[in-house]
Amino acid sequence: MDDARKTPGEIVGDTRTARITAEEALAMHAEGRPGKLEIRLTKPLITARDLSLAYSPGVAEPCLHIHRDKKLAYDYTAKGNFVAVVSNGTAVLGLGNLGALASKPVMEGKAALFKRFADVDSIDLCVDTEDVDAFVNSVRYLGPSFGGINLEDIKAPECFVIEQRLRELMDIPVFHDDQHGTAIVAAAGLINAIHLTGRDIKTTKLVINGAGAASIACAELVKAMGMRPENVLLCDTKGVIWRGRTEGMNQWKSAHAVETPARTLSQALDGADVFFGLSVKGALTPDMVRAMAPKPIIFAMANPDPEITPDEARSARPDAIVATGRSDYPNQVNNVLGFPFIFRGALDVRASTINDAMKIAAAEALAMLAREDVPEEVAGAGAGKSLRFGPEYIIPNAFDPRLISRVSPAVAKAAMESGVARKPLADLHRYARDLANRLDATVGALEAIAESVRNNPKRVVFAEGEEEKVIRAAIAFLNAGYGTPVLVGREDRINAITAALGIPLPAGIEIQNARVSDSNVRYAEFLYKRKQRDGFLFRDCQRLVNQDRNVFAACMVACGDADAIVTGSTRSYSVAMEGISMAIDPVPGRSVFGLSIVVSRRAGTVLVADTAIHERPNAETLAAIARGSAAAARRLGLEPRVAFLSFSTFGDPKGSIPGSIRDAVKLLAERGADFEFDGEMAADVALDPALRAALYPFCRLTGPANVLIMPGLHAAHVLTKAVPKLTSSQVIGPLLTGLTHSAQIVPMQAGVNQILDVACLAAHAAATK
Ligand SMILES: NC(=O)C1=CN([C@@H]2O[C@H](COP(=O)(O)OP(=O)(O)OC[C@H]3O[C@@H](n4cnc5c(N)ncnc54)[C@H](OP(=O)(O)O)[C@@H]3O)[C@@H](O)[C@H]2O)C=CC1
Ligand SMILES: CC(=O)C(=O)O
Ligand SMILES: [Mg+2]
Repeated sequence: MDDARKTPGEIVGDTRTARITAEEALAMHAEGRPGKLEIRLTKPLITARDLSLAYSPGVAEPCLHIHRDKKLAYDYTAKGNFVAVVSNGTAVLGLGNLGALASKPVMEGKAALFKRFADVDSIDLCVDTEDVDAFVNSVRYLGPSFGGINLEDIKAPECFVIEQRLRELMDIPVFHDDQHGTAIVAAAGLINAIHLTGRDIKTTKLVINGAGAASIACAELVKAMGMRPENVLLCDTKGVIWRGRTEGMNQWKSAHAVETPARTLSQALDGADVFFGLSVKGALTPDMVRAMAPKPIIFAMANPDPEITPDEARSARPDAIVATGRSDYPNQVNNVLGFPFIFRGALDVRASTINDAMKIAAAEALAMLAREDVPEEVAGAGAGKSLRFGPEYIIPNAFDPRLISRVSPAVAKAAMESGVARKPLADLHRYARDLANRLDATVGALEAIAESVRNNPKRVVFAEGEEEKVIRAAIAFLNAGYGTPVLVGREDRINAITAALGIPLPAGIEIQNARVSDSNVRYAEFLYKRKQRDGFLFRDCQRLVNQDRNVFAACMVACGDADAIVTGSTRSYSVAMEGISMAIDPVPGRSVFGLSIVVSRRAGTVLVADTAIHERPNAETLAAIARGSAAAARRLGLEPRVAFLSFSTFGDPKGSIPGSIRDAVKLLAERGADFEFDGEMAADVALDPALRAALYPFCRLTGPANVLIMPGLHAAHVLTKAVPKLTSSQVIGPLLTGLTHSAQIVPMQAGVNQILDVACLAAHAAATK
């Protein structure tokens, strides 16, 4: 208990690794609106009509309907997405019995994690009693408000009785997170640690320090997964729980008592394979670790400070796999990886309970996710050093955006298969996609495109095939079912990179070494035919094909050996463009331009052009860009409403640039266009129909503009570079538009996901040209 009581300014937790001070933690909680939660409205309450609908008299209607049919509560209220986080504060983290009020920061935190990671709304209910009956009674009648109950930080053995009784009394899932959430996440880590150390669960020997809520649940789950009861030893404050012991026992401990001569934790750990710490700070000593079997597995999960620090454990045993409950060490085995996603899945199928099948499904989904390549945004969220499956990465990071779309569908599926889903889902793949979109709007915008690419896969050449990011994007491209990635590069280099990454190069990826390719002569001849009157000798063309990967890749596409090219992550835009232009031309009569896709939760998907080529487009070019953008919008499934943007709106204020924009609008009107367009107008006017209706009722756009034609490259760059920094919106592109073949240049330093998204869009463009 010593360091919860630190004064501001002192470091919280272990001084060698903690990145925050007590002062910072307190300031964060006190700053602005105190605490971490607020409630937001989901319906407008602005006008008298809104009030009549939401409150009296309108609210009477849903009340009467629910009175007739209880199920309708899920349709007319927040119940189906609402979880209560309930505690009496008797086992707050590993800090002990701090009471209900002092548990509130943790409970608000759990509610915040529900929202952040799984979009589950929740509220903390801190119940000020240690009496089991009083506690059960104060919770059991709250069922109508909630879709589920998450019990938290209630000490053993009372927690077992409370959970059991509430499960019997309530018709919604009741889940004690410290028991089952912890057991699920620890089991996931254990599956992977056992795999990495070449063990068999049937012969693995586990010692659990602690015999409370988390420990008993862990013991039960690992036994359900195949660990032998005689190989699981529990210890508590009185030492080993051996068969025949009477002191400090209860029925839950007795159920796990074992015939053993060991009486102390130290004796129990002699030769043990695995240690689970669910007790208190510092309970495990380096000497105890030294006595464990080779390649010991040590999960020191007490919070906020583990039973042993990873540094101490590893200096005692460099061959150990070490995990803790904290986010500032590698391998965070913490129930944050479980409860948000488990409830998400349970709520979405309206499960009546969370059963063992759902728990095991969650553990397996977590374990398998850790074995996949790790997205870069996870590293960006401060996940730690080693993000490749191995001793320092046995469990996904809490910021891994794939958790929701992997764990929740696994839970939902298990609920359906085990017969506890009251509202089964028809399409689990769609559900997984919707979940990914729920937290990231870009996913939804790209998903329709991705689906169409999966139905019509393409060969995409990745010109910078010796770059680690590009190789990872190509592997992801193949795994996503988008088609065949072709890496331009030397096989030995590419293999060395994948070996270092620890990801074998999948069979479906092709490698083309430009220097020794059988197609070189054909490509050089093709190039020579195009360039012989532009001062190029045959040997110049040969050299270009052999040495310039962009030229080689562009020739592949132009000669029909591939459908699209992606490049640009290592060279400047103009260099990449030059290479592509050697082999690929603009569509006759069309303008080549850059199209960026802004994906925003608030405004949906908005296309912006030209964001790459024309510094000061004239009226003719602007009109061509508008036509090309409208066509691109249709290919992306949007019905175009094109706004020509300027600093002025319909002549006010006056200036020279709006003149060319007005001419472009006139050109389109004269020549005819099969899409809505208008301008010039300011960006707020373009995006806000209410503003237009009030001030410019004659404007021809029938809704918010979804294609913005920029007056010049200056403004376009300012917009597309500022938006992702100032808002939560994302910008994809610029995508090259108007070429005879699909070719895309990613921004320099683009990350794996960005390269993958652009490759998918390049494949889509190849299919829809
Ligand atoms: N990483 C994670 O996700 C999670 C971690 N935890 C951590 O696990 C710990 C226990 O939580 P929880 O199970 O909810 O609490 P409980 O109060 O239910 O259980 C605590 C257990 O720890 C035992 N214990 C206390 N001190 C020692 C000691 N020095 N040596 C051996 N055993 C000891 C107690 O023994 P006795 O029975 O003799 O009193 C009791 O069995 C906490 O540190 C908590 O932070 C919990 C949930 C999730
Ligand atoms: C993580 C958690 O729930 C605990 O330590 O109690
Ligand atoms: Mg807890």
